[in-house]
Amino acid sequence: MVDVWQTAMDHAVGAARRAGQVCCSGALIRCVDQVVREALQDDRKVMTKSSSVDLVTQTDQKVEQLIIQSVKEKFPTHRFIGEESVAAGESCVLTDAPTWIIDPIDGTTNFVHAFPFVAVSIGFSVNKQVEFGVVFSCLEDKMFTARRGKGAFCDGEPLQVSDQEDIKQSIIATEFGSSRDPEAVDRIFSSLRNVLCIPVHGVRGAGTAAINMCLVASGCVEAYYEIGIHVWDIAAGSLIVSEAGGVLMDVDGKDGGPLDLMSRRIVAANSRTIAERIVREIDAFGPPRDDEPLRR
Ligand SMILES: O=P(O)(O)O[C@H]1[C@H](O)[C@@H](O)[C@H](O)[C@@H](O)[C@@H]1O
Ligand SMILES: [Mg+2]
Ligand SMILES: [Mg+2]
Repeated sequence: MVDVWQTAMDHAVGAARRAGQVCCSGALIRCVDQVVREALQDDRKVMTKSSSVDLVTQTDQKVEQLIIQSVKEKFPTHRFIGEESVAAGESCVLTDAPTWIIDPIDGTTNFVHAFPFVAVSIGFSVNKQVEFGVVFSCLEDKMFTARRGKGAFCDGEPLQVSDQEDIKQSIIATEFGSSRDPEAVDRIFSSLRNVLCIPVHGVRGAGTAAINMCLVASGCVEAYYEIGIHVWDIAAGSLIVSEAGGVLMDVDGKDGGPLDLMSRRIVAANSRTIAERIVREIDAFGPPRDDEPLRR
């Protein structure tokens, strides 16, 4: 049978690697070279989006345009949902059409502060189902990939989630997100307190949703949850987790409900037992959906 999306996936891997080189040369320069750092004053200009801590740089915008242009040349009929294009006013609606869902720099705050976890994330959906996901963790130089039904890989090596079923023997990843609304922060802290006091062995966060999900897929942490993320943060990572044997859910009711890429809420875990326990412990508030027209 013809593997219709393999060419698109090969293109995504190449685009992610090229994009990662652009981000990471910037990030490494920030770490090591004060002189170049000053010379790059313009490139380092940090702007804000939905809040004063929701950061964006010219590199985010440049990398997204590089990826979109290269895809358009090869697949002119495909659609896009790109983080920085949506910030610039493009619509954020997932249709049945082949759609590239792009986070040019996942972990922009890390990037700005030279905290060394930054990823390029490219998901590709058809009929609203993710067909492949590519996450390039550029400072670690690790390429995570997954095709629906064909497994998940890191640099070509198969990935498998942890087999730990006891949440008390687990590490859970999460993030605080970019809202500083005191009510939302209280809810995030109350969830965090509940999870920590299960008790779990530890709580971690890499500062990028995509890498947190690759950590679940690699078996380094048992689960990752977050409320407030966007479709571009999780499209690629969600397939990498499920193809590594993990489970994905929303945070509704007792069993979470099926993952909804637009709901801005996710639990990604090694097992249903651990995912459902997290759902029971967290405060399931609902930020405005990604496809809600008046969210900005
Ligand atoms: O760096 P971003 O692409 O903006 O993604 C971030 C997101 O903004 C933040 O809310 C999450 O907590 C992080 O995990 C994302 O990766
Ligand atoms: Mg992101
Ligand atoms: Mg981003």
